[in-house]
Amino acid sequence: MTQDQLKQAVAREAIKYVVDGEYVGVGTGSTANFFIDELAKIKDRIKGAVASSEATAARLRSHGIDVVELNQVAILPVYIDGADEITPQGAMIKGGGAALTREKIVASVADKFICIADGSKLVNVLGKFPLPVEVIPMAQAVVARKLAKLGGEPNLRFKDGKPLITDNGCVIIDLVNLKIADPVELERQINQITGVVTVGLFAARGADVCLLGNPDGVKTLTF
Ligand SMILES: O=C(CO)[C@H](O)[C@H](O)COP(=O)(O)O
Repeated sequence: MTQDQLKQAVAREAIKYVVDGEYVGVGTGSTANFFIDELAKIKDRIKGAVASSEATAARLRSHGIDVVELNQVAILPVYIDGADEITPQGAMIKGGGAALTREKIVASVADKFICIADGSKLVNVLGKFPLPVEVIPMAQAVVARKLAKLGGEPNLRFKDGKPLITDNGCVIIDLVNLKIADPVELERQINQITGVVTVGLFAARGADVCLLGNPDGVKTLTF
């Protein structure tokens, strides 16, 4: 099976977690895109969706799914999204698609975070994937110096030869060469740095369920 087929399999499985007559929170990235395509098939069963990025909102709308602002929603039974890495305890690195802040906000409202990922994303220790940190542009240099003191190497993320600008008008610093022994503590420490908007560690509030796509089927991890 190809990686895309594994992503499609978990996206299909995730439909089982969508609650009829309610809104669904939708993540960002290639796996989330497969989920959106599946969601389109049952769009008449849901009230609509809350998107974690402009790209996701556009894809949802292209399928005729109603997209509402998070501010209009009080109850969100599930948030469904991919991950760049996930541990057997449900802690994740997210933000490879630069949508970490809105992802964390929408996830914080949801009763359940359902992570959908192909099996290659499961790791015992987080940190092989660069850890994204969204930063207010004027604080980029000072935040980078402080992040370096935590042990990683900070790299400003570029796109098309220019610093990548997020949906929130911020920049991303990717921390490489970091072995994350204690994800909850590192999330706390990075959150303390003035100028940091969001760190792509989802550990204090990790996934509740992970649907992991493997060639022999979809494995469900519950945390
Ligand atoms: O956090 C994310 C975007 O900000 C994505 O969920 C993460 O990068 C995984 O993406 P993909 O499903 O394409 O592997």
